[in-house]
Amino acid sequence: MQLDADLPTPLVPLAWLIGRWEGAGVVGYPTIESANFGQEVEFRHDGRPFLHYRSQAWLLDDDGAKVRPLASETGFWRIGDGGDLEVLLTHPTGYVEIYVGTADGARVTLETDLVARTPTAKEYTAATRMYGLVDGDLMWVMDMAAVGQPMQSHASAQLKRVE
Ligand code: HEM
Repeated sequence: MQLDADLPTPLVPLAWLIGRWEGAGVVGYPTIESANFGQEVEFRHDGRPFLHYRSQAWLLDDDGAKVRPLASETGFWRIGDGGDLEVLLTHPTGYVEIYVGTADGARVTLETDLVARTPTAKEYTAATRMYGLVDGDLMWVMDMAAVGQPMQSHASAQLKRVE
């Protein structure tokens, strides 16, 4: 990881996230077919005490080639004193959501505080996420409650730092 002389002090607990990440993961839910996906993630700062975040995923075929775009999301990770996090995300599938959580070492845990959806979006009401640094890789898992199903695993991935 490169040293960042401009890193705002409040962002120190999230410094391990900053940069670009690429890798692959698995998506599943009782109502859908499981699939492998590729993902690119970026966390950036502009000197203020929040991160600008974006993620793009693709469906992968058996050879690991990109088939079509899947989930994309973008938003802001705000950090307060003591590592309290407020994460705002927006999705082209018709959701905006706010997560609250904590950064504790190289581990972030988040749960939705609010989910709003457009009139045509599928029912989706809550999620939890965990991000962690494991042997230099960014690992994350997401559970969700949606389409009448209780909170359970939807997606997870392991990403390598590319910058
Ligand atoms: C990298 C992350 C994610 C990937 C790769 C992914 C992938 C998928 C795939 C492949 C499906 C099956 C239908 C389709 O092709 O669209 C699906 C369904 C769904 N996803 Fe995700 N998803 C991700 C994250 C999310 C997030 C963050 C949310 C909520 C904000 C979400 C909510 C849903 C819902 C509500 C469904 C519908 C389930 C159903 O119709 O039974 N997903 N997802």
